[in-house]
Amino acid sequence: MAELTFSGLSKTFNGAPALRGIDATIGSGEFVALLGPSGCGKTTLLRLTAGFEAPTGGSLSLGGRVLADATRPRAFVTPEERNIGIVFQSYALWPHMSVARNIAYPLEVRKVPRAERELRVAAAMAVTGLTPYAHRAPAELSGGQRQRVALARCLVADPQAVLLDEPLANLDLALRAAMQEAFAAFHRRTGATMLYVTHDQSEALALADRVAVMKEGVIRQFDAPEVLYSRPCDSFVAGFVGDGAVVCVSRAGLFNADMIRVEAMGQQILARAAGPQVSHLCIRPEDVQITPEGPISARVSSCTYTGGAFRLGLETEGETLIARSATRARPGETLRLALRSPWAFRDTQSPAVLPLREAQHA
Ligand SMILES: Nc1ncnc2c1ncn2[C@@H]1O[C@H](COP(=O)(O)OP(=O)(O)OP(=O)(O)O)[C@@H](O)[C@H]1O
Repeated sequence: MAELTFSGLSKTFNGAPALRGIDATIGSGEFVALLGPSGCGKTTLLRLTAGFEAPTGGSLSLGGRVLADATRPRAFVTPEERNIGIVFQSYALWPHMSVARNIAYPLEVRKVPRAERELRVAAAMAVTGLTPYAHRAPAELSGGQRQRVALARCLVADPQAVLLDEPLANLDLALRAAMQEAFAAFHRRTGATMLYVTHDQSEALALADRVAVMKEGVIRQFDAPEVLYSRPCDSFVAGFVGDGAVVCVSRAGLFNADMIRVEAMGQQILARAAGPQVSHLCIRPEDVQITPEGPISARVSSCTYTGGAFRLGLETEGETLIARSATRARPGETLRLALRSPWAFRDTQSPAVLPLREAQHA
């Protein structure tokens, strides 16, 4: 397995930029998800890595070997020479071949001797739980089993990195959950460097060591799932990843080493922050406490049962907050709220707000 590096990687289609200078390193054996809205450039980054496209700017390398460099077109390494495995959404299996034969196919093409081929196919089937289905045709398998054949076929070639392009998009919800576990187990057992494209955030957060959140051809934040959730760097990431609300801050000042005091929604609120230069708050459901002593008044606009708790939509001071409640609330009912350490950040598009002077001496 090997480290995958993007340096200033750009791609333009007919003058329209799809990727704008991607700089990122995916560690050897790391599982990284590319997450973002439709058209943000996820598939383009995967296709450049696979070698189906050439970059218009920058370079990419795998295990220290340059695979493409826009300034040196002759350095371009073709897809067959890259030693990268790819798993597509549409499994791309040979319908007339058995499971075992489909998995063996990349080794047949490479003229690997039969005895070694059989050993490697048996190992790949064992890792993906396909041993009992070795002699079936793809048409006799479920969607999840077919996707595991595609995974085993990619694994058998012993690639340095594995690219997965929305591999679960065609499966129903229950099967997706089971396959997520299969992918996680596959990753634990093989230690493969994996780049996984999805626009399903729960899938990205559940599976990946780190998630690159993309928008308009740029990586906006590249962090562990729990960091993306609890410390988003801008309004886009705060709104795109996880549930909750993003609200404007009018003033801010230091409180102590870890906390700042901000003015938002007509209240002074203690918030977590990287520093006093902030412009917005990200308020997650667990930051909202429903308590009779709370300083904020809110009207219930919606109440949905989500299994184990109710998800409440709450209108306050022109903002919509999301809260979780153990008990049902009636739409139209008024509740009192307190906010517990929401995250404050400075949005890339916004100037930092004015200082809250008295807070600095609190
Ligand atoms: N071959 C192409 N020719 C012209 N434009 C392209 C081509 N491939 C991609 N694009 C454009 O590049 C941008 C990024 O597309 P890309 O497919 O990488 O997005 P994506 O994030 O994978 O989206 P989705 O989630 O919908 O698959 C889009 O504006 C798209 O229209």
